[in-house]
Amino acid sequence: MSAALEASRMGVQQRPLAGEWQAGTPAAASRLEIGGLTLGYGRRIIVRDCTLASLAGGHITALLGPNGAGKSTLLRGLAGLLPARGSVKLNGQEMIGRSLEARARHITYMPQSLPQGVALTVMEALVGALKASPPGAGGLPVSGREAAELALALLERLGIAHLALVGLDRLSGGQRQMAGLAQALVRKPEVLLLDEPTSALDLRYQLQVMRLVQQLTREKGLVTVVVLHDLGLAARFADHIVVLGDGTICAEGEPERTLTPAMLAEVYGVSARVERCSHGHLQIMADAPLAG
Ligand SMILES: Nc1ncnc2c1ncn2[C@@H]1O[C@H](COP(=O)(O)OP(=O)(O)OP(=O)(O)O)[C@@H](O)[C@H]1O
Repeated sequence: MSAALEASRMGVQQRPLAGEWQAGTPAAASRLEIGGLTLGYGRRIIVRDCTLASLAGGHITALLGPNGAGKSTLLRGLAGLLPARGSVKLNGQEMIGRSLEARARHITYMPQSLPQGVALTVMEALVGALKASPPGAGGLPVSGREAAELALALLERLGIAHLALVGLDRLSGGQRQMAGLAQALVRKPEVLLLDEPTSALDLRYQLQVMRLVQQLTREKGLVTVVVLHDLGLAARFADHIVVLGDGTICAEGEPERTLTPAMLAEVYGVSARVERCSHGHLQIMADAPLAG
């Protein structure tokens, strides 16, 4: 059965998608302030005294750094999945100490991989997520029909409507990543936290996903934080770069000022060149690991 047919069976109007996930008027931008955030696992501190004065809505921050630097841990802390000391304020409201459920109304988090063994289709997972946590801050409950409409419109926009009726356990790695992104976006967060959203995607989908994340960030005024290992994608799509090394912030600022051979040598331990291509995009070429 096609997604469209199934959608109509579920009572979804087959009108042109003028719905929530079409391009629209920019929404009011949010603001996230992180002060002295310290967190880890049990007694082991991983991220120490992380302060980011102001992450503005409508902008993408790329969180970079070597393996084990603490990037995923920091995202989990922002999502409220780990106990933390310090402050995380969204539009002036303290998030630390709030319940996971209360935080999830404002902040959504896409982990590196979706949990295995979930016997739901992509559409069922999205509808379930929407009904459990209606979109947006203080959103009203949505009916099954509204949830199905929203979910289908989002899948269309992501270019994966053809996967609507496929079981999550039958998806390829890249398709699972796209389904995970849909689950993060469907609740219409104010803060969008994405952990390596493009690591399993082919070249076309990498660009498509980053472009869509950029469009939605601008349109909806989202504070978007994306962990990336691909520095070229970070240079191209991020407005702001934060480099984490061994649990502390080593560098922060605009891509051009932050992605420098000196930073790449110090934090990643490689000799590298940073040049502009004929299209004006920054290109990072790692030449060799540095000794020691
Ligand atoms: N669930 C956990 N329990 C205990 N320690 C953990 C857990 N998850 C991660 N760590 C430790 O925290 C440190 C930072 O891990 P984290 O996954 O945050 O790094 P990362 O920068 O995201 O790395 P990568 O780029 O490899 O994904 C590592 O030393 C790791 O072993």
